[in-house]
Amino acid sequence: MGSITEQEDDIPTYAPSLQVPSVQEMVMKDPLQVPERYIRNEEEMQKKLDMFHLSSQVPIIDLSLLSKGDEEELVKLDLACKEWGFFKVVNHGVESEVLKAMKDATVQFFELPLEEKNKISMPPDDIQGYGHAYVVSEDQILDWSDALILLVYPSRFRKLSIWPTEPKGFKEAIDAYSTELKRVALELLGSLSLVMGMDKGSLLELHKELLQGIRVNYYPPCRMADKVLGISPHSDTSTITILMQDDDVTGLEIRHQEGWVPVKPVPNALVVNVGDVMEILSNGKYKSIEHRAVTNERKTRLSYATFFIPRDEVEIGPLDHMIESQGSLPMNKKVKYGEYVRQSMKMKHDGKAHTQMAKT
Ligand SMILES: O=C(O)CCC(=O)C(=O)O
Ligand SMILES: [Fe+2]
Repeated sequence: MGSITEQEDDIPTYAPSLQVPSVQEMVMKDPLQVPERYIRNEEEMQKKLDMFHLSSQVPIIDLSLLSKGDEEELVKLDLACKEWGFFKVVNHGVESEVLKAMKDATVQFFELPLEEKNKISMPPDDIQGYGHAYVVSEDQILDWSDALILLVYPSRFRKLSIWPTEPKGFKEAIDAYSTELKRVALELLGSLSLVMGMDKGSLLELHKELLQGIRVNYYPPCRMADKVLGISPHSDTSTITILMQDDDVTGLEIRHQEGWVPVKPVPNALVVNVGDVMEILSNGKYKSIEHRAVTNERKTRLSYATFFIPRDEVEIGPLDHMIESQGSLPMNKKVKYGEYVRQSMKMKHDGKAHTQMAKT
């Protein structure tokens, strides 16, 4: 566990976000109150576009088969990234104790008094810490959630001054969970390189160094669940994202065939999605799909999103062989990843609006 004590060193900062109240605190004080600034109109909720019946069709990928180079599983992976942009991963080899320790410690953290959590609140110029990201205007409609965001790898980028000291063992749980997820991500990047017709190590190499950040989302129950969103529709600016969700509450919904398909939790499975970087590199063959989280009338839900991203100076653009193999024109221009991600964070979550800046 030596990495937990490493020094802080040139840790990147990302973007400012306006301070807004803790939703958890608001609900605790008055569970019936839902302030105006959280309420969305019917059109935005797009309830009519619920496609519950497609939920069971979200692809399931077996990581143990992928790591053996199983051809059939690689074909399934390729199809999942093309047609859904999302899939569930089973047989990933992460011990259920590691997942549970992360969940238990996180729940205990959010149960601490607000003053305690605020000891590691996000500074005005960055998104690491406890608070809210992507709040850029006093007028924007707010998400019904609070977050804890930390950069976890490379370990020299850990801002240990804001790593939670309470509850005891939380840091170790984050470390163990993140180390396991890194292994899963490396395996996935290897397989993705293969289905893109490259050497197994190509995608990783392209990142110069793989950065890994975690965002825990805490969604308190909402008495007007049909009028608020836990997280606004967006696509992730990552290469890939790996999500762990609570077993007993469904909240994640993904865009598919113009509607919203709920991704039901499968105990111990992880959910993976293609991020903007993969979409750009593959020249649109793989889709960085819009998703959102809805809230529950009675239950709190937590989700744990781990983002894998390249270094700031890496130029991302469509790979030549991906353009050629599809016989298409480049859909994106080359951009520095650091600029892409920071530009995106200057905007509120608004579907795929942030991807425009890199379009040809
Ligand atoms: O809560 C979820 O299921 C989705 C979270 C998410 O999309 C994110 O943190 O980027
Ligand atoms: Fe997301």
